[in-house]
Amino acid sequence: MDGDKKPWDPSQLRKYDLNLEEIPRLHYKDPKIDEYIKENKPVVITESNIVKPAVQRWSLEYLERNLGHSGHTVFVSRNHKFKYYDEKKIYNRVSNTKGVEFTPPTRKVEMRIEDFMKRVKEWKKGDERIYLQQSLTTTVGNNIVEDFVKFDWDYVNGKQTKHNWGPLTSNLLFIAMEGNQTPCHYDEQENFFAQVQGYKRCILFPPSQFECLYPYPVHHPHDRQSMVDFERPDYNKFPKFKNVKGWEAVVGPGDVLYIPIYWWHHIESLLRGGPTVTVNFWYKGGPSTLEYPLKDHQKVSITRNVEKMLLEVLQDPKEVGPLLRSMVLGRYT
Ligand SMILES: C[C@@H](CC(=O)O)C(=O)C(=O)O
Ligand SMILES: [Zn+2]
Repeated sequence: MDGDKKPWDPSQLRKYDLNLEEIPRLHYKDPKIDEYIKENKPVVITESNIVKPAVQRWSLEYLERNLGHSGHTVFVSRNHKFKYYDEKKIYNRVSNTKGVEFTPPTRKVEMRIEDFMKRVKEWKKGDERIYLQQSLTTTVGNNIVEDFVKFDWDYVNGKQTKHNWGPLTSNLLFIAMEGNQTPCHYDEQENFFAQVQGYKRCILFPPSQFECLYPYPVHHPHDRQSMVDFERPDYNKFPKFKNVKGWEAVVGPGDVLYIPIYWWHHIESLLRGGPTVTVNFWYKGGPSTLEYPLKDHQKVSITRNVEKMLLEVLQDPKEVGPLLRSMVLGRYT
């Protein structure tokens, strides 16, 4: 690519009214990468060999031939949004009642890879969208396993050790249709988000923006997801969303975005960009020593524990809000 010639066009990005800065892009040998990771800040790692065998070989045809013929986990949506929900929270075991009235926005099915690929190829406007999200385990074909073992594990293991992360919990494979969107949420894991085919726009916000992003209550099936619809924000319900300040990067084949634990991220495959392939590396967070001042993500973790404890004691989710309000309003405000 010459100079600034980008392999994608701004018209391929959905329009949001957001104040965004660019996430830095650093060559994988640049020692400044460790400074960003140490400070829990996102950075795009470029030119690495982390998933190089996949970038070289994992075309849709190759994946169809080699991903293995057992069923793969595929989400189906009536629109372009694939908002995650925790099935276990739809029925609230604690209060032994229906925790919340909840209509899942997507459904999860098992699909053979050839059926998935056929539906992607034959998709037309108005059809349901699909999104393959599958853990890379031994059920995949031998060629995929061979490519997987040739990932640059020395590099990622080196970062895991240097930054005292917990164990690698999973590598998920994502095959998305162009325009598919994973709405804004955070995960409780460190994430090396390795882009393999196609381009994805990643919009990130630090944990300190918790108040601007209005996460669902912890007991809600959409726990960890933002309640704000970025395409039609309700500023009456979510006034602080106006003040949100984020970071963004469009990642392409070979780019690896470090998404720090508890950082919010909204991710979408570019419009008219064709299907995309991503592999993520999720690590448990490191040991959380309480050093003061506390880090923002530690405060988020504390709020989660307070909500969980209150629900455990009160049993009924509908009582948590009123108790918190009686504790805070007029006293801590
Ligand atoms: C699923 C992924 C977003 C996407 O690629 O659609 C994500 O949220 C993560 O890797 O934590
Ligand atoms: Zn995520």
